Amino acid sequence: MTSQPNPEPHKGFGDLGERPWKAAGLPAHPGADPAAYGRSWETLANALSGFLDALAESVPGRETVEALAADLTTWSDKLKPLASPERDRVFGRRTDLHGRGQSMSPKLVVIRSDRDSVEGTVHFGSYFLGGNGAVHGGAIPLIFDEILGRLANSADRPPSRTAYLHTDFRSITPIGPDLSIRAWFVSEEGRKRILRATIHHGDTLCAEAEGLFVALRPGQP
Ligand SMILES: CCCCC/C=C\C/C=C\C/C=C\C/C=C\CCCC(=O)SCCNC(=O)CCNC(=O)[C@H](O)C(C)(C)COP(=O)(O)OP(=O)(O)OC[C@H]1O[C@@H](n2cnc3c(N)ncnc32)[C@H](O)[C@@H]1OP(=O)(O)O
Repeated sequence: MTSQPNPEPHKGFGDLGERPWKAAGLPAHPGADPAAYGRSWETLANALSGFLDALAESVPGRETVEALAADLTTWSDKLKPLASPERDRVFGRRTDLHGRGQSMSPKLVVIRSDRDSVEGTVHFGSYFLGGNGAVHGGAIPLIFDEILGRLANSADRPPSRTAYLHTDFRSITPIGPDLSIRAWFVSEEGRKRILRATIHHGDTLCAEAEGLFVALRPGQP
């Protein structure tokens, strides 16, 4: 599942508003076509997530462990000279892709969105295992911060940061199946935006969250 390409780019969600990088277009290698580069980057992010799941599930022999460590070090050494300032980076900054081109949190596949709400699916691979088939209790707030943060900063809203994120774990969140995820605005007053979100497995409520997002003042990091 994690290796499937993005079925269609989504619109109107996760746009963090005017940013220096946004004004200049979506981040891409200089000279590259941003759309084609985004597709390639998504393939890479899916491959990386698939690798982490496969690694988490497998028990390779010692030789394989050592060969893998050597291969990964070779790639790190190739990438290090290409390090770029945060504003130019691609990882996590392609809000036109469902997973933002990152592997830190599971990919959020957006099915429907408007100015005040968003619905989609999320699937936690084995990389996010806590124990006994249940997702790690830290990975659940991670996806809540992802969906709430992107919605809180969507449309024409100025950027905000999470001030609190309260999560209730109502039943185990299973590793493997597609889960439904939903987020919506509760209120928006001055700089304060309160949003809620839920994760369901079928009809079962797995977890729910409330977040306060506070709009940043000019110059606030
Ligand atoms: C997000 C911008 C970053 C830009 C990134 C650019 C590109 C990236 C591209 C793509 C990324 C795509 C998606 C990202 C996905 C998710 C994003 C998630 C966002 C985060 O994950 S971000 C990290 C975690 N986050 C922090 O690192 C915040 C640390 N913190 C602070 O930076 C300050 O703390 C701040 C700014 C929050 C407030 O500080 P402040 O000084 O500006 O304002 P102040 O304290 O006066 O609060 C104003 C009113 O909020 C009330 N209030 C405040 N805190 C409260 C609390 N905890 N409980 C109850 N009420 C609270 C006060 O009581 C007052 O209320 P009232 O006005 O009624 O009195």
